[in-house]
Amino acid sequence: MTSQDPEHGDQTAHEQAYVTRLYGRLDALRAQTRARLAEVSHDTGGTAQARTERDVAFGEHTRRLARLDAAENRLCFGRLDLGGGERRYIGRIGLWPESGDGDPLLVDWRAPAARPFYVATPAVPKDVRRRRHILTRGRRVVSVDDETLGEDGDAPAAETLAGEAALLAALNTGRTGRMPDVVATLRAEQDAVIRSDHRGVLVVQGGPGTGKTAVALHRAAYLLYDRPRLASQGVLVIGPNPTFLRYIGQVLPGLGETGVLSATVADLFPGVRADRAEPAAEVKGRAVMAEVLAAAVREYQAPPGAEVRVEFDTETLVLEPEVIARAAARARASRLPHNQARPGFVATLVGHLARRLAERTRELADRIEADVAGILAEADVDRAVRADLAALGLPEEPETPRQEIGGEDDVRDLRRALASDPAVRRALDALWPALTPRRLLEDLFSDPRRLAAVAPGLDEAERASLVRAPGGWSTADVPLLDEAAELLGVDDRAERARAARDRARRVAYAQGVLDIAAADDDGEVLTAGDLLDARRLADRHEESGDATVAERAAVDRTWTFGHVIVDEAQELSAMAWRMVMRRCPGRSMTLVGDLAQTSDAAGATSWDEVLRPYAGDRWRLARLSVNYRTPAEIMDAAAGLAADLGVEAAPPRSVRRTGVLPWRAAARDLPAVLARHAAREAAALRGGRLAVIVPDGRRDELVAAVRAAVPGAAFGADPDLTAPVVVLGVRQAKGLEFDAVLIADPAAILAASPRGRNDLYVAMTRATRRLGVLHPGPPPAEIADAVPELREAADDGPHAGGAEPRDTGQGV
Ligand SMILES: Nc1ncnc2c1ncn2[C@@H]1O[C@H](COP(=O)(O)OP(=O)(O)OP(=O)(O)O)[C@@H](O)[C@H]1O
Repeated sequence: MTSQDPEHGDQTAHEQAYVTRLYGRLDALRAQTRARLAEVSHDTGGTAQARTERDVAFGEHTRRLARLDAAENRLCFGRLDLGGGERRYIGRIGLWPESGDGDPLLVDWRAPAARPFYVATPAVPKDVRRRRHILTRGRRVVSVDDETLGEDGDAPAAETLAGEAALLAALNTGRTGRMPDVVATLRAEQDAVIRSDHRGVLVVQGGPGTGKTAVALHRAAYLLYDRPRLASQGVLVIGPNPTFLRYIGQVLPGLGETGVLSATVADLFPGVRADRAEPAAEVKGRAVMAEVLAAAVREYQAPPGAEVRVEFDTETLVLEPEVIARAAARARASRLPHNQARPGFVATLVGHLARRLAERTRELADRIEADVAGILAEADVDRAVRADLAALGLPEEPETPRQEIGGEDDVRDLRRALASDPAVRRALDALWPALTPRRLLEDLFSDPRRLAAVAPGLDEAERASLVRAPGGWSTADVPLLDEAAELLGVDDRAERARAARDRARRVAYAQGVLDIAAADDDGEVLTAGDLLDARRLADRHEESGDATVAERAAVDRTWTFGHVIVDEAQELSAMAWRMVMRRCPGRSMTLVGDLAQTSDAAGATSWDEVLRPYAGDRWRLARLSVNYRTPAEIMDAAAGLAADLGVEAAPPRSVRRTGVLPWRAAARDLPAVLARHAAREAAALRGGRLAVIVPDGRRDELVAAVRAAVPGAAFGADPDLTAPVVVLGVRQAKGLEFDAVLIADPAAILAASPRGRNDLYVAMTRATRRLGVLHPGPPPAEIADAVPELREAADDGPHAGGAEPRDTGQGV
């Protein structure tokens, strides 16, 4: 119930006074934190311990200031009036009176005391008499929206949305190209997922627009609040592409959490840039590739089957096949990764060669000794010497002990000499070479013979699809490189150092960009960046010891996170899951996705199939069932595409109707008609965002047409989503949303991939208000009846505004 009563003005003024007080407290805390930060920043020198303590304090104050800065926007958004007369204000952070005593001025939305704000209903009021949404702009209270709950309340019907006005206001706001947080209007079913105390894998399945991404990010913020140790272990958020990561990039900082690492699957192997096109992504994503790689490694360990000759000094030493086989079997029995088992293998064979050499030396020495003894015996030298000594009256000399030739000391010396001999090392290297993940994969994919030997589980065509010339990596290669690194046990210290340097350079570059941005700022809000000069900032990033958890984790392939969130989780291949699971051995994970939206041919069709190998049946499924993005008119038109995907992916119920139906129109000359519609939709935007979604195969041609009509339209591999109009390939649109969407050539989208239906479903569910579909040929059966045709022929020129079919349906 929105407060439309005469008291409404008073209530707004009342809340304004309180909100002003909260901002006063926030300002005081910021000033205090800035002063402390300035103190530690300017304090230099002292003992090593003092410097370490200062660094820790510096990190803490910086994070605190970032948190306080982030709370500026919509600091307070709600109030609860409870049974005993208690009143709680709910906001982004907790604030206490300066004295530190008494009740909080503001309750952090994540605290248990804030929970009734999200979950109290007329049926279960949880002691809440009144729930008030407070809408602010800047520091000004714009309106209040009250719901009365509890026994004497003016209770709304059970189906009515609690806090409806605040929610609908949020949903009806024009998009900006950046995802907002929804902390002020979280729904009860979302809150339950966010606060779930499940410690294992939590899967959140929900149709388009059900707030899965929002829930995942708010859960990350909640867990960091609820489990303080998590900050030092790190939280990883995996998203489908860099454009998406930028789209969601403000949500966590807006909630005061800056220490979370965001990455795509392609980013998870430090030092590799995955920008190569990949025709064999589906094959490379299959679980069988783990066996293929293991077999490829074993190939390098296989004994040659013939003797190996090793030149050493003036000798030619021979390693018999069975000797090599025994050494290899012993090394493999150690169960160490290939490179770590290698020293054992080398030591066994060097030892063998050393003993051989020592034996030879001993045999030679024995032979010489026997020969000399024979000659001496023949001449009976001993007797002659004894007679001479007796004649001279001298005693017989005691026999001096002989040094043992070819004994243990000799063996040790020989080992050393052999191990450092280049020819010996070369010979042993060939038998068990030191390998890098890159070399393993490059060797494998450039050699059809090797592939045939190690990948019997693939058919000939599949193997042929893997063959390629070395040079560059694709996203599908990244999990394979990671798997290879596990099998090989790579010493990747050098690689890590290089990646750390690269990252420091990028951070310095980003700082430069920030400086330029700051120059354009009105400069009213002093941020942490203002207190750091660029050199100090660069220095801080150069010293790895000073890097944040997220920075250290980003360059360390073996980092294990305290919690991992995967968005669009349905897109990960089996091989990608293996990699992600290695990053989270504790299996504290939140996976959000929608099986009806799987685009990737290697992606998932069943959560149980994906998770059983890692979590058995100890994973939990939560469902989100309400679509907040897509109006019912559009959702009804798209639902048929998801209809045969089974109950796990049933389409969600839309939270609102807008009265505007989606439309379709024939467009024989697609570029021309698309350009006209794009220009028209762009003109009607009034501050919102339009996406033109095109089949990948026609991207260049249609981008050119749209840009000719709307010159500023963004496009490309990583387009600027804050531009009013953006042209996207269908896969790029995943996870994003726009006020209006135009889809070009749905038949081509359907035909382009085995998951074409899912792609079209994703494209159709991106709009918050308007959807138009232009088809050059007959409309595909999937939308022919579901999407009404425009009354006028689109080919004949721009149609007049208001020509779309309209719906008179009321809200759901
Ligand atoms: N409780 C809420 N209050 C206000 N807006 C919400 C709420 N929940 C979701 N939304 C909005 O609904 C839209 C869809 O949310 P989100 O992108 O998280 O959905 P999704 O389930 O990840 O969608 P998809 O699978 O289609 O990518 C976003 O604009 C989000 O801000």
